[in-house]
Amino acid sequence: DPMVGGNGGRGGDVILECSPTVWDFSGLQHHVAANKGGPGTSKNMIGTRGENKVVYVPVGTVLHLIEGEIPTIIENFSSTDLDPWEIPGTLVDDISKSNQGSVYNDPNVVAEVESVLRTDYSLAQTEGPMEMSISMKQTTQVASTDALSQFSLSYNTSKICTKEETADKEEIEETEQMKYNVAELTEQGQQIIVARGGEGGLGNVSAGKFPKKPKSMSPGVDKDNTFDVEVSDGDQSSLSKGFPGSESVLMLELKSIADVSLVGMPNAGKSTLLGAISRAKPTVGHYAFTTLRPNLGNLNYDDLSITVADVPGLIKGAHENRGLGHAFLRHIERTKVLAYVVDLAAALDGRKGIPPWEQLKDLILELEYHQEGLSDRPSLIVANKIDENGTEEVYEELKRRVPGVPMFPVCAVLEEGIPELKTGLKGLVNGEISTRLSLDGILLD
Ligand SMILES: Nc1nc2c(ncn2[C@@H]2O[C@H](COP(=O)(O)OP(=O)(O)OP(=O)(O)O)[C@@H](O)[C@H]2O)c(=O)[nH]1
Ligand SMILES: [Mg+2]
Repeated sequence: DPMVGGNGGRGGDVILECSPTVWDFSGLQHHVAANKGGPGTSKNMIGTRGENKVVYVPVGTVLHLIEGEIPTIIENFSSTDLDPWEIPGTLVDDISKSNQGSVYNDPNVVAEVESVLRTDYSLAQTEGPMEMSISMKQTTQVASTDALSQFSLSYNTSKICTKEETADKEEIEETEQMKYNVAELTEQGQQIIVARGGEGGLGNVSAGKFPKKPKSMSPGVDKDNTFDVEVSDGDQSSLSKGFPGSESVLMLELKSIADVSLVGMPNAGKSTLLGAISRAKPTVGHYAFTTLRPNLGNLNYDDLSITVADVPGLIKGAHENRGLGHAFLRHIERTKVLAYVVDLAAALDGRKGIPPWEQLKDLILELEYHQEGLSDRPSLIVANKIDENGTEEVYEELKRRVPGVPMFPVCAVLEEGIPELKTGLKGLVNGEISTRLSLDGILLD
């Protein structure tokens, strides 16, 4: 019976999903548009729903809305068991290969991301290609904005979504209707639909009836207008066509994960120190790479609370992803101040380590190789293991070689020197201390 026709399927949604394996969004603008619903058919069946498009964003992503609206929020919708910290070397770089649509700012991987995203567009019975254009601009929150990187991905962009959002930060700030903090993605697997797929077109069983207002239309648009929009589109047979998906323009921003990062070589005593200054109980080991994922601890003062992150140890070549390289370094990008933790005893008694001033040099170099200016933030030095024989002299030499940077001799295991260090950390975070540690500031042989 030609009079019994099914409705077209609803178009796929565009969804942001929180993933711990994505690190690099610092601020970016997205123009997202979901695809159109499928056309109504003359067959007695309902069209298949379009496939959703998932864009992975880092933990701590805050969403600001520049235009449009956010259709719905689903909490912890999917829970993939991704944990990059468990397996060194399987960070973001591997994600796209495992068919996750992550997007990040390394221009070398754009092509890869693009191909991954394309596989998501197998749309059945929805009309036309999925449309989506993303453009992003990094505006680093904590560091300088020199390293702005920008790229865009476009897929069969058609009439619904043809404009590319490349507005400056300034323009965004001027936008009056911008809604700040509409959502925050804090946990792995959390999802937010940022653009809803269009409703499917009506099948010809409904022909002659007035189309009901699709959900994706913004409130305030009445039936007549909806109809007019379709008609003025030059399309008289709109009754059986799919309806456009919603669009929104978003600004994503990354919250910093901690105020202070404990930066040091493996085995320097960072985890022990975090346990000494806070109630955190991180695992401590007498071997390198005990810490595989960041541990966070809170320091509470009368008038201030500080989050300190104990992160994996940094070794030479970390910027080339040696050790837990990239994971560690990306983490540092998101903290405001640095506490360099050195092991005073590392080079004593024929031990294999290097003296603390060289530890500092290597640490700074790795930070800078990874991202220029990364070490250029308020810093202090924690000289750990002062309890070991012979470290007094090393400490004196360290003070001589690195003048002008606040230095705190401590014994993390016995919790000695901790109150002084806590005062120093407070000063660092509230801005009383703003000294930086640079290579020029270290007297090397
Ligand atoms: N003598 C002495 N040993 C310490 C001190 N602090 C830490 N240690 C020891 O140093 C070793 C390493 O400590 P961790 O806290 O695990 O070091 P880490 O910097 O977190 O190491 P990674 O997680 O591998 O980067 C452990 O055997 C600790 O007991 C200290 O103040 N004095
Ligand atoms: Mg550790």
